[in-house]
Amino acid sequence: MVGTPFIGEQERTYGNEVVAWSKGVLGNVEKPIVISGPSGVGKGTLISKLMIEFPSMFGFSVSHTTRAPREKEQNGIHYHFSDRSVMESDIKDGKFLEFASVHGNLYGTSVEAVEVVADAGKRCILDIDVQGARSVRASSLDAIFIFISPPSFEELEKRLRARATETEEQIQKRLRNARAELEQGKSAGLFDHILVNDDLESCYENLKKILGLTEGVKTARKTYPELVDLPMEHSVSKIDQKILINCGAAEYHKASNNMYALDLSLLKGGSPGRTRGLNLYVVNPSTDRVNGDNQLS
Ligand SMILES: Nc1nc2c(ncn2[C@@H]2O[C@H](COP(=O)(O)OP(=O)(O)O)[C@@H](O)[C@H]2O)c(=O)[nH]1
Ligand SMILES: Nc1ncnc2c1ncn2[C@@H]1O[C@H](COP(=O)(O)OP(=O)(O)O)[C@@H](O)[C@H]1O
Repeated sequence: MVGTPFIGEQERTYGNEVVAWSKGVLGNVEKPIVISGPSGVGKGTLISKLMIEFPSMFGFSVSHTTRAPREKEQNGIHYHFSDRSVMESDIKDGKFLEFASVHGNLYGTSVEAVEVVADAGKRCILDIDVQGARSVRASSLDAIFIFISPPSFEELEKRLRARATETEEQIQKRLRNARAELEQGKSAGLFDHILVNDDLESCYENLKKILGLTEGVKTARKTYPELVDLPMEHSVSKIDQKILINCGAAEYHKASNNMYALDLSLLKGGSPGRTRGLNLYVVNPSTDRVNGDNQLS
């Protein structure tokens, strides 16, 4: 199906057709979150609860798919609904981070879908199947992998039917695939966390705990200044890939907005034909680290 030199090499090495493949993306925001689980388990419901409660913190990676839109789905918001030929050609051109064939349709995460979220300074959430999770796990994208499991197979079937978005034939296909997905969800080393979505509210609370979303986190976000008015007196230093501009060394422990960081690391990477921006943010000396070890104080 896909024929780049890289894919050809992988097919020769493994002696198999390549059906899922992943390309790495660089970024410095908090780790993306990969959410997988069988159809009807409640992935979309949990993700939308997160996005509603923390609108400025999370961004959804809008996948491409060849499946037809459901009644309430909007192009560009829930999915980029695509022609198979266009999607296959974009995959060949290296525009996808990963892709997989799921329930008879092609689904994929474009490099751009993840970058758009990272460039907005938000933490990316990917709702992808287990094959996609495996591809991302094998890529350079360092993510947290969460598998959502139903309390029972019967309950999964009940939810899928109650959602009433698929034909009987499609429901049967999703249920057949669910058995395999539930098995694969247990694969050693693939998922960091398995959450059982029995009671929705308890499951959501557990999801927030995994993501470190305790009370008060909503307000503890970095601020992104649009314009920085530098005073005559300021000093500039460089640590790793960050340029630090200190506008008042003597007082910077008291005021939180007189030290800025220009992060150069995002200048590399990015999808073909797209340049990523320079990240500028206000440093909070009591909480921010400029590299893995050094506290800024
Ligand atoms: N690999 C991969 N899977 C995806 C992607 N987007 C969605 N999926 C998965 O495709 C499956 C079917 O999704 P969908 O048609 O929306 O149906 P639903 O799971 O019943 O809501 C789900 O397991 C999704 O997690 C993607 O970009 N890549
Ligand atoms: N914990 C839960 N208990 C009962 N129903 C749920 C629960 N979580 C989700 N649902 C319902 O199950 C159906 C499938 O959920 P959805 O989020 O669309 O699943 P997925 O995105 O995994 O396919 C929806 O109608 C949703 O309202």
